[in-house]
Amino acid sequence: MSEPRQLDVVLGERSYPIWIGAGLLSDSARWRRAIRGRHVLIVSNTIVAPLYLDAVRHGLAGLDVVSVVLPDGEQHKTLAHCSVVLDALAQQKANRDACVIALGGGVVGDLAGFAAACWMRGIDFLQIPTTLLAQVDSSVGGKTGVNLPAGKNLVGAFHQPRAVVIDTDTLRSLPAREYRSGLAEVVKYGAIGDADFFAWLEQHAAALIARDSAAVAEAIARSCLHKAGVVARDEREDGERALLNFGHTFGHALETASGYGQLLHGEAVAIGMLLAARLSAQLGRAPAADSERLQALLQALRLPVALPPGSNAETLLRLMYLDKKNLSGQLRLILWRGLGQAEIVPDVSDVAIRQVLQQA
Ligand SMILES: NC(=O)c1ccc[n+]([C@@H]2O[C@H](COP(=O)([O-])OP(=O)(O)OC[C@H]3O[C@@H](n4cnc5c(N)ncnc54)[C@H](O)[C@@H]3O)[C@@H](O)[C@H]2O)c1
Ligand SMILES: O=C(O)C(=O)C[C@@H](O)[C@H](O)[C@H](O)COP(=O)(O)O
Ligand SMILES: [Zn+2]
Repeated sequence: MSEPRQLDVVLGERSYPIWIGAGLLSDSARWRRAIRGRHVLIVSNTIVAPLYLDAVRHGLAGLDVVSVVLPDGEQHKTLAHCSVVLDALAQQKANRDACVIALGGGVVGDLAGFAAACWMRGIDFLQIPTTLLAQVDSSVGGKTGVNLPAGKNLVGAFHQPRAVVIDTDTLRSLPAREYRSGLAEVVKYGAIGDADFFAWLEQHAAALIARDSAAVAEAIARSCLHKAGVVARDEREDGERALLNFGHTFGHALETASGYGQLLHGEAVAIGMLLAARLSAQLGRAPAADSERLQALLQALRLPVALPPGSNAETLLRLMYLDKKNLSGQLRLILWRGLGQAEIVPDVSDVAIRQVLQQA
């Protein structure tokens, strides 16, 4: 195994490493050091546990290790399943120096991280992300939480992990649709703040679709570097971090409208980014040619670019009013001035939003 790449999320005493490399699951000597106490609770799901739980448990020999295997899917990212994890910590008699390990995609990571934030008002947790989306986005930055039927991630906490262990070998078992969903969040980093990276993605779209290992490793590292920088500058989303929500006001509304079952998160974000780009053009804030470039890249990466059949503009608009970025009942959208230049825009009219939704 070659030496992994290390990036750091710099947050003073709560700074932590992100290790990226092939075969890291079996390099437990490296990541086990992040665990301070005796009690370890691994949270995974019915798909990931049979694939990788043994490897992780093997690295924890000598500790008191318990695992919770949740049902698979976004519809299970609920308070009820968070409660299952908390009950398991209680049964384990986990102390304040216990560590929760999130082994899985973003659903497991968000939920397990939130349980760690709640147990005894906050214990350590370690992210071992096994989807591309979780490796490039959700495992980094400490946004944890669960959904309510009313909306995405409406209950949660900022709680940073102790370390992020990205074993790129785990992507080998990831279904193609899930892999492509992760690429949407990769595109987001280029779209919001790095036109050079966007151009690199355009040039490497075929390699990424073919899962060329060098291209995938580069995309993961550049994404994590971008996210780590934003989180270090604005951990709690008082400003710049909101730009990471490009496409998400529309995207979360789409996910909620479908009951968290129809579109994957990255697919909803892909459609949402395009809607945000088109809305920016319609408002005269950005060149329409940049929306077309975004659409072409998303299509090259085989991501959806149109609303699912049966989508209702009024329902989506209503759901957008529960977005966490809104203030005093007013929408705050992330729009752009063009490639690499996202911005927070507070005063977009419902009429303009309806128009972009009805044309999609
Ligand atoms: N906290 C954040 O900053 C943040 C950022 C982006 C997304 N999210 C959240 O992340 C979630 C989406 O994450 P996701 O796309 O990873 O979805 P997911 O966790 O549902 O995983 C996708 C699917 O892949 C399976 N899977 C996971 N790893 C696998 C592997 N190696 N091999 C085979 N199958 C595997 C899962 O069981 C699931 O069926 C959403 O809830 C979203 O809101 C959070
Ligand atoms: O880390 C962030 O900040 C993000 O916004 C990353 C998003 O990709 C992610 O989907 C996040 O969970 C959305 O956060 P939310 O605050 O809109 O729920
Ligand atoms: Zn996202």
